[in-house]
Amino acid sequence: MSLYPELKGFYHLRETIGSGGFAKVKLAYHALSGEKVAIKIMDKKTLGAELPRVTTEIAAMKELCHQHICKLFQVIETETKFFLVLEYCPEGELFDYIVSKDRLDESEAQIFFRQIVAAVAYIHDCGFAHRDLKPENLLLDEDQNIKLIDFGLCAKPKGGMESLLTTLCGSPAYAAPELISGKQYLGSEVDQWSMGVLLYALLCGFLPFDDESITQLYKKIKTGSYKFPEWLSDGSKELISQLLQIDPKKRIPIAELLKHPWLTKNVNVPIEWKSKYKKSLDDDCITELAVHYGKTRSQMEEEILQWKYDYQTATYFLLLEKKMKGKPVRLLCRHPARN
Ligand SMILES: O=C(Nc1ccc2c(c1)CCNCC2)c1ccc(-c2cn[nH]c2)cc1OCc1ccccc1
Repeated sequence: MSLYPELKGFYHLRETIGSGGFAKVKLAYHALSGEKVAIKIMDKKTLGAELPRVTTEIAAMKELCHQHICKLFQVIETETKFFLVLEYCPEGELFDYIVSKDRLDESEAQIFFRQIVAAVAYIHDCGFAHRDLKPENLLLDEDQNIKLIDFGLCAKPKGGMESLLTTLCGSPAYAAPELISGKQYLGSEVDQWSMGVLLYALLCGFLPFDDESITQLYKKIKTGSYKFPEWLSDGSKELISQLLQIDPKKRIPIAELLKHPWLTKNVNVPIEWKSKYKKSLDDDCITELAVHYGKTRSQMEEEILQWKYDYQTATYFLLLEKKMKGKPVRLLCRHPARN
């Protein structure tokens, strides 16, 4: 008897690949395309007060479609559970990768950080602030590309990215001074600070601000007291210090960051931060879906454009994934679905 009857026939469940506080992540195969996915399973009772984080995360992920953001394919909600069908990221957390290598050399850190800046520039352009940027929330796909996750704390300020927030959230070691002082802050500016902490962690293998006592930690953050290890280059120290500015207005804005010399050296092109996903629907995917479901192309387009994040949405996105990976845009069975 299947433990999750809601998935039966649609996904073939495999091993649990991670279980955190409120969620269990299982590897699965999407039956129609054969593609691997990760399914994040959350029990509403266990979530309790955290339940709003899930609705925030789902709403945000439905609006975000980017090569460096973990894609949401389908949402299944029952009276007791949420199932989020997500992009498969088999190289795990960036955090574990840094730990496994002690610290990254400049060229590798630059590659990762360019992708992180692209993802953050995109979510800010969409009007979101992540507010919990840290290596645990950066996964790696099979090609070691960065995939940003966990939009449970993200904010989409009503009055746009220029309006102030007050909620204290995120992980202390990555939190900006104005955030831990309980002052009003701009989401984009706290993300800039967190990126500074992230870049430091990539290049050093440890955190700029760390202390067993939370009050000592807060003091170090508020006074911006951190040291550079001797192996850091002048370029990387200069960039980190431009992000770890106590005064949020002095932090380097994202637009400057995209063409910062340390991020463009040896690459000589500014960071392409815009989404590589086209706005319009992909014809090959629509055709394959229409054949499978025995519908006309225009009927299929109309259904997909409702973005219901049901099994059809997931099948569309996974066909698109196949196409982007140079695989044939084919479903495993082509006969029209028996209703
Ligand atoms: O596909 C995901 N994870 C994942 C898949 C396969 C493998 C690994 C990891 C590493 C462990 N060895 C087995 C290979 C995967 C995808 C999305 C999300 C996700 C998206 N929003 N929220 C969560 C979480 C995911 O995982 C969490 C995780 C599990 C074990 C360790 C590291 C990370």
